[in-house]
Amino acid sequence: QFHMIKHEDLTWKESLGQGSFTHIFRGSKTDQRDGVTHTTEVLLKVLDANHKNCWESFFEAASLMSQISHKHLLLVYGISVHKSKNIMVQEFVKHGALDLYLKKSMSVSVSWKLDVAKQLACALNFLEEKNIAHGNICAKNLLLAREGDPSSDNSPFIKLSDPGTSMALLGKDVVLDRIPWVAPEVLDTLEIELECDKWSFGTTLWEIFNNGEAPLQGQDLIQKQQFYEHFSNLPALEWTELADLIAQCMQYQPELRPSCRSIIRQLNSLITSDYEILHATGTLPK
Ligand SMILES: Nc1cnc(-c2cc(N)nc3[nH]ccc23)cn1
Repeated sequence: QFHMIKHEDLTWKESLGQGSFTHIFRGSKTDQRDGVTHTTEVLLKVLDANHKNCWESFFEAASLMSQISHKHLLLVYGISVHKSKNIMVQEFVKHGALDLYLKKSMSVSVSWKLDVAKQLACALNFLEEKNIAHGNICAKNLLLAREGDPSSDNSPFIKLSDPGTSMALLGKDVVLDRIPWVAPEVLDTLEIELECDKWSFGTTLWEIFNNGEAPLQGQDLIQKQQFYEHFSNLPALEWTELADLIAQCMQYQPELRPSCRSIIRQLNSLITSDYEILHATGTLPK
């Protein structure tokens, strides 16, 4: 269920950092199509050699992304296995992770943020319709393909990255460190269901409207675990309708969380709300 890419068709460029058990590099791949050589910019995600036992989960995450295609899901070109290296070859998304982008550019508008939130909700709705749970929704896994700028009024465009190594194979501490993105019920079951993505969507909304600031920033694993044990909630945003949507998504009882359709409907009403118009135009509608 994978396109296998020959190692000699890959060119390695600079390191771009690391994820859970992975290192990522900028690179390019060449392929021959009807006798013409095409060179494509790619992101190379390498599984740590000392986590080889995760390779099937590593590729399972990639295969999830390559079995379905959607404009807001990251494109995975294939995999390359060379000596002891397991490599996932992904499309290169120009502006990188949304959390870093939001921290850098404090000037994005409310409508920009709502647009990004709606794109993520559409990607989740698509996955929900296929009964596929992602399991790692967060601003770090939202990649910005187009910045969109207020002047020429063109809008941002995001792509949801692959979920990475599955929760079941991550150490307990890695899972605890994902509080408050990981849904509370996952800590017991390590099973990812559709409702888990709704919880993480709420946390990601909170990140987007807090300019990429990580919730529970700097809290240690004990404090993070207690956050769930005390059924705590994230500090509410001042925009109450948005804070309500986040609270609906981040309900401790999974069955009470809203469907994607409801999330999209509520985002649409926020987009046309007075608060948005006030922020966009500086005046309230008559
Ligand atoms: N599939 C992906 C994933 N990450 C990027 C990316 C882009 C960028 N400008 N800086 C980065 N720094 C780290 C990663 C990254 C690109 N494509």
